[in-house]
Amino acid sequence: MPTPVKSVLPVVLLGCGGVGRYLLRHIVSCRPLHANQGVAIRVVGVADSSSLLVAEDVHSTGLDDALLTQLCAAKSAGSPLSSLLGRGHCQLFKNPEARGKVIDAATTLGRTTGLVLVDCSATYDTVSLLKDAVDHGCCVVLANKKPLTGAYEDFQKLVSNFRRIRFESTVGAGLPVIASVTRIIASGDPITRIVGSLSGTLGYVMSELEDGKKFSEVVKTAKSLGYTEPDPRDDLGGMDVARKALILARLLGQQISMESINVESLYPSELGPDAVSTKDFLESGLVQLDKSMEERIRAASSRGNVLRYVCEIESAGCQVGLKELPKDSALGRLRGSDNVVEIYSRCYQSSPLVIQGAGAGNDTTAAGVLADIIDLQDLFQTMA
Ligand SMILES: NC(=O)C1=CN([C@@H]2O[C@H](COP(=O)(O)OP(=O)(O)OC[C@H]3O[C@@H](n4cnc5c(N)ncnc54)[C@H](OP(=O)(O)O)[C@@H]3O)[C@@H](O)[C@H]2O)C=CC1
Ligand SMILES: N[C@@H](CC=O)C(=O)O
Repeated sequence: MPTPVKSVLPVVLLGCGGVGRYLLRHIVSCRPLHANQGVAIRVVGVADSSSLLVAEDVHSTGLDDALLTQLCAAKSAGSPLSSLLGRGHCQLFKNPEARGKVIDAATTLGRTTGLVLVDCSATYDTVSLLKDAVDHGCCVVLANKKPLTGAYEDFQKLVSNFRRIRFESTVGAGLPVIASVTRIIASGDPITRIVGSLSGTLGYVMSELEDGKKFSEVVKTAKSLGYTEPDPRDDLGGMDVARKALILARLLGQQISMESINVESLYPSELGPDAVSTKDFLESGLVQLDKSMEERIRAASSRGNVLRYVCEIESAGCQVGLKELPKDSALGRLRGSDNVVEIYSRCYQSSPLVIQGAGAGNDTTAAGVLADIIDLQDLFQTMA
């Protein structure tokens, strides 16, 4: 006998790049698993930077799986969402109308069936949409760190109903870092320190450099493997790790902003986004850093050490930057895109809670986002 459907979760996805497309593929391929659990995800809309593709009647139907599969193929091939018009029961809205349509869906579905607004973009532009959605009683799931790392008031607003927001993938991709921190806090066990290697890109880059590869080459490979941010300077400049540190520090109750975090950049300001385009940085900027990075790695190695980009969060302050560490230390042993996080608290004082594993990549990140969506199912119960 088929399992009765207990929860239907309508979803609007913002962003169908590397992570967003993997999410859609996971949603489609997990249909039988979710059906067995009595859960169904109904994707009612998908937006990119210029338009929104939305089901004809968001109250009763979603975009069908054939269309979602075609959407992933079209976006992978660089075609716009508008190329999908006429292939299913859907409508297309271009910006700025698209934004209004997302709010319409949030308003009507927030009041009736509920809605999960999923942000897999990499922009600050979604913040006001997300805040509106929260006001309309919608749930929010984030892979995008930016909405939680802008103004402190925005962070407060988004997490104001903690039962309705999930953002596990913002720190450590699919690793259960946020969940672990949240559980420790909830138990009244004060967290005193979090230290770790929280960049899949920089972890990968540093361990590949130890094998004698060129900085410029390994950064490009990290990008092709889906580890980097859309502009890899977000990773190389430490900002992506600083955002993760800020999310964790704010979770611990620190009312701080990005300016309070000491951030070490691996590229000079002459190669920054204000001076050089991403394309030029990748094509001709990166090679300028090869020699100095090689020298830093060689100097550390001559002392039996390795370089790791380390994130430290304490009540006294937060800092992110390169550290020379013994090869056989927990961080020194890290290879590839793995992250490791050590959490110290009263209960985990001399023996910290350690979380380690793949910390970047479209597949694992999207899996974390999907698990977050499914985690909200109890708020979407359709039967007693
Ligand atoms: N890759 C990883 O390992 C991890 C990534 N993340 C986070 O996941 C997010 C997505 O990363 P990734 O998929 O690699 O990024 P991509 O650049 O591949 O995709 C970003 C998507 O967002 C869309 N977009 C841009 N602006 C808007 C907007 N205003 N509204 C709706 N959509 C918009 C883009 O549209 P268009 O297609 O038109 O350009 C694109 O489809 C990032 O925030 C990243 O930090 C988090 C953890 C790990
Ligand atoms: N660019 C990030 C992706 C996950 O947040 C990283 O390299 O860790």
